[in-house]
Amino acid sequence: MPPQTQRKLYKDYPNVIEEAKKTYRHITENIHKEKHLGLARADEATRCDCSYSSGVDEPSVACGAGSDCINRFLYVECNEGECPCGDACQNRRFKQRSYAEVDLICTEKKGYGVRAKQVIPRDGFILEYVGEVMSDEMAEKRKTAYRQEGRTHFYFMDLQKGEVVDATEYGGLARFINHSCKPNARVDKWIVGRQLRLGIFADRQILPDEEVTFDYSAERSGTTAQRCYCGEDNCRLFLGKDDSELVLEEEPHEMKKADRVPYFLAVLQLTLSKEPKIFRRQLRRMEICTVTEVWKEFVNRNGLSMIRRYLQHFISEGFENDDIVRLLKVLCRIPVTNRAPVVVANIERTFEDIVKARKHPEIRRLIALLEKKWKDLPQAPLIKRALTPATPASTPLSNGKRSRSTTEDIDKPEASSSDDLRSPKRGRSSSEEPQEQLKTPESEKNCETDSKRSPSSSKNSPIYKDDRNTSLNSHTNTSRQDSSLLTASSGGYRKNGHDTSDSYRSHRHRHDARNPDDSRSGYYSNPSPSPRKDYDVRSLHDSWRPKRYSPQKDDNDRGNSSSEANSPMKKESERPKYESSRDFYEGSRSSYSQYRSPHSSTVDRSSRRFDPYRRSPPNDSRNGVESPTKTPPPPPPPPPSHPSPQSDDFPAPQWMRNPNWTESKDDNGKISWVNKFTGERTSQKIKAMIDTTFKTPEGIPQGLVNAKIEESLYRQRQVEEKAAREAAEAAAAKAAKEEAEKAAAEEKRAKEARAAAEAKRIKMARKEKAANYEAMKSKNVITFDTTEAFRDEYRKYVTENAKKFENQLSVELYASQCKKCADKAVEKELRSINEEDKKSKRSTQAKFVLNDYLRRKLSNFVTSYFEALIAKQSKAKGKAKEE
Ligand SMILES: C[S@@+](CC[C@H](N)C(=O)[O-])C[C@H]1O[C@@H](n2cnc3c(N)ncnc32)[C@H](O)[C@@H]1O
Repeated sequence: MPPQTQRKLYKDYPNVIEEAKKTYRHITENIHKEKHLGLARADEATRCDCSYSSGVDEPSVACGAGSDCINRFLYVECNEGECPCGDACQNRRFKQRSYAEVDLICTEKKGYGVRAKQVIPRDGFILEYVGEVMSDEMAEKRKTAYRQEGRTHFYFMDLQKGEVVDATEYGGLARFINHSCKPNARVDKWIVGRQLRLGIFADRQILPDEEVTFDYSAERSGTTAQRCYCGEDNCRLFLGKDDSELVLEEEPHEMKKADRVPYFLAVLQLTLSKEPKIFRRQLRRMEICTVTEVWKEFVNRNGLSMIRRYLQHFISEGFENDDIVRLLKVLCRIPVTNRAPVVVANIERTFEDIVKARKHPEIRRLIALLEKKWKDLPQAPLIKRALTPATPASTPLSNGKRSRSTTEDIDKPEASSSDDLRSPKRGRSSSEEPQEQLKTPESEKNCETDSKRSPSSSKNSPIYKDDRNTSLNSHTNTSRQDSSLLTASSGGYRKNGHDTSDSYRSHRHRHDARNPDDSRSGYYSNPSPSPRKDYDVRSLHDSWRPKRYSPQKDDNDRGNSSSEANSPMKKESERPKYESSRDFYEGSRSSYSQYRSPHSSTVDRSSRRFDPYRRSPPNDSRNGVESPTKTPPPPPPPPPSHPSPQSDDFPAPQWMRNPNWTESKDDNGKISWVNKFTGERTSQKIKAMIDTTFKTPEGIPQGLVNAKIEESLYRQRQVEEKAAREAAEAAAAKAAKEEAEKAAAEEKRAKEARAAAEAKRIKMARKEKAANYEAMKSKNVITFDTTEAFRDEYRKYVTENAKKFENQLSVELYASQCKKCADKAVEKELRSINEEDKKSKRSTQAKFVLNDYLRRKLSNFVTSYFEALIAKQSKAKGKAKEE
């Protein structure tokens, strides 16, 4: 439990419950829009095994928090009348509305909120979240309508798959519970009767005057991303589910500026094979993009190669034909004006693979169209490599220790540039390098021509120049990456027909690093406001995405452009080289895993860790690029211009660093670095250095990419852990349920056996009773002859009425031992004899089976009966005589 001092108490806020209640209609139970909605899909309550003796047991024994109540354990409420604990049952909190005492307050930024008015123990039931239960479709329609109405607060909560509780119009007090990234309550789903219901339960002890909050991310149905004002230190900045989903629901904006292209490509690269949803969004952006400048930039930045990778991925990953068709249609729209980018991307080779793999007619038609369109494009001429010496200003690390020109950086083997690393002849002088051999007089001439041009104007992009042949050669060490693209790529392409897009990239990266004024990178030239404070795939690349801020960074950090000039980031020789997006991603992963266990000595980290000096093994064997050696060469010593990895005066501006790493001081004042997602801790700043020094092929600081990767891995891990936890919980619940079912079945069997034994016993008892009775009967049978009892009268009477009583009626009466019953039976029997007599006018002879008492009793009856009878007869006779 966190110390109480850390908890914010809303003591002085007035209770606004009456005011708030005017904003909706208060209900106490869910309203089901359709009959079938809100029904639990699991079994209902079984009779639990709890037992409770009032005055003897603790009250909680009666299905309370401490009990072993199987229903409670399974989040099922006990049914009234079934629970063995009867009225004492404590597992009927929804039914009995056993809510905690709360009231409402008006918060500063979140609207109304719920405030506890009592101590609520951990796991205590606070409120039920009631509202209208509806299908997803209906909820979606409502969301759209609410958005259009301009509502700011949303009240949707997922109930179960395809069903949502909407508390907007109808609801309870729980609808006012706000979100927090560090909540004190949670939402649990309970089965009550046949229904599924949502309850808010305390996740920890809640004090009076604390605001009750839960985490919307798990429970609430998405609307649009809303800024979170929970104010917690771990605040995720937005409400609701993973905001990627929220944002992705909307139509993306058209990309209108060429300087967004690097971000755009970086997203594609990062998400290849990882996040198809984001890819489809990017695809959509490509589909709607109509700005020629953007497409030019896309092609210049080897976007075709990126498309090739996606196409390859689609074939191998068994994607829908539809994705391929869409991508091919985008390709058809891309304004390619010469073959260089097509060849560099080696995309036609991929077309062959697609045609082999997919028989889809539209795919084939589009590919044929593209092949035809690109076949006749002008060829790009060879361009020599730029060797113009760099001015000191152009080298970011010109601190005297290591002031090499960019060209030296490119050519000098020790510099570990990507070309050097790639070349089997590592260590050769620049004049020996293959690219140098591609020099032609024409390309040299063009190079001279182009060196006079403006270095970064996109109009000078060689591919789009009308004067293509000359512009293609534009290249100096200060020229922008577009030119280097063609320098490297056309060289590779002409030389051996291989895909040289990687070498192209390597060159381009160097340019990225060397050109602090390259406005397109967005990270070097203009740290404020364009550099984002935190790196997120979406925020980095897409202008539509709401900007996130990182609390660790401040404006000073952000604007620290002066330190950029000396930033080791600009040293390209340490920058990681990636052969493909996969390498790129995994390289980053490695760097992540390197820091997972920085102190582990048992792991051979050299094989796993991200090594910025490492030569990336080419992995696209189809492109014919083979790795010259299987094992990468040992890393060259770190450049002297860098601060020592252990040094604490790391000069990189804060905003460039991986924002996940924050500084913390131990008791001795020693500074260490802690990763907020991975929890790793390191006293060295090499991590931050690597992060800030290296850039991805698209010119994004590696640290920021790592940050995103760490974050996504962290989130992925969280999801996996949650899934594992849920699976374990589900398994435990299942096992418990099975156990309970087994126990119930056993109980049922035992009950049946007991019932059968009881039935047998009763049968035996009856049999015995019957036998006893027979015995008793044989002992007690007497024949009570009425003629004997009242011989004279009877004879007389019979003689007088001989005709009437000619038939003898014999009645056998069995009477029990019970006096009352016997009286009744005898009475009844006599009555019926009387009736019979009246009806048939027959003589009566009663035969009785009697005990002593009845014998006496009956004789009295019979006597009185016959007396009455005779009296009646004689009276009737007298009357007749008189007449
Ligand atoms: C279920 S309602 C909560 C009650 C709401 N505050 C009201 O006044 O009705 C959810 C809405 O409250 C607001 N909200 C809740 N938690 C928030 C938070 N941490 N930061 C910002 N807004 C929040 C959002 O507008 C959200 O859509």
